[in-house]
Amino acid sequence: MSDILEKICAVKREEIAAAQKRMPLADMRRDAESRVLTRDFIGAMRSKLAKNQAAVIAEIKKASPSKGVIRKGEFIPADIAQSYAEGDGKVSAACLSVLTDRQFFQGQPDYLKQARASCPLPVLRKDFMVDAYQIYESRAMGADCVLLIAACLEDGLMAELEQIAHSLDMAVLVEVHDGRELERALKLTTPLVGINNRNLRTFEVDIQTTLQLQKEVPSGRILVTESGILAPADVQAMRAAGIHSFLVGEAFMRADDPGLALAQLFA
Ligand SMILES: O=C(O)c1ccccc1NCC(=O)[C@H](O)[C@H](O)COP(=O)(O)O
Repeated sequence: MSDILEKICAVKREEIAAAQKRMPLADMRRDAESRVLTRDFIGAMRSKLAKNQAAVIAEIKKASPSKGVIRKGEFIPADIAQSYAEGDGKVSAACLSVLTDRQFFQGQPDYLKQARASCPLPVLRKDFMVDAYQIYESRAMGADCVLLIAACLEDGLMAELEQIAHSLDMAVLVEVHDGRELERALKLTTPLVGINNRNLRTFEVDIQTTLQLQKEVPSGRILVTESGILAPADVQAMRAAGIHSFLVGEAFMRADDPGLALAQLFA
């Protein structure tokens, strides 16, 4: 595992230990299980794809380890979420991704709650899952989908976290960056497979990562290309290769109107 990932995952373990003192696992689990009615994340993606539209997971992200503060000035997750849900009236997001990590991304769980309350879109909790506690916590805060990063998880734990997410009616986006991780990720049952174009060891971004790995992804899965989609040429390169699902943050977060930026990028 890379230094930064090790550091992030170590911080996550500290946060979980502290959270469990405030709310023990049994109570968090009860809270999660009492939340009914998730929004259908995979259904929302499939619905866009069925209409030959791009299925865009639009990210709400204030800052990141590689870029520092990305969205300067006001940061109002509810407004950003609404803007993504509306787009330009024709082109809009399928789903949201909300960073909830405080230390490295300046996010917070309340951002997810505020974003979800302000629009009808299903929401991915974008954070670093290393323990079952966080899956229950994600559901308790309202998430409809969780991210499992293969680089952070060994096979047994990854499968266990997927099983817990599914038992809570949440979708799973499993994320990989290379062939070995992809092979491991395909042991999961989730149809949502993200290929991150960002190397989390070096922060180098190269959209060829998706284009080179895509042939290894079985046709029954929904391949989501993640990171570094900044310009219409990037979208065209993906769509020409038959990739129609995207996770995009920075390109929208730097725009005054994120939803309009989405509509322009995917026009
Ligand atoms: O973005 C980072 O610096 C980063 C560092 C370490 C782990 C994860 C990181 N980013 C998370 C993401 O994968 C992106 O937020 C997401 O794919 C959107 O990427 P972009 O469109 O390039 O903002």
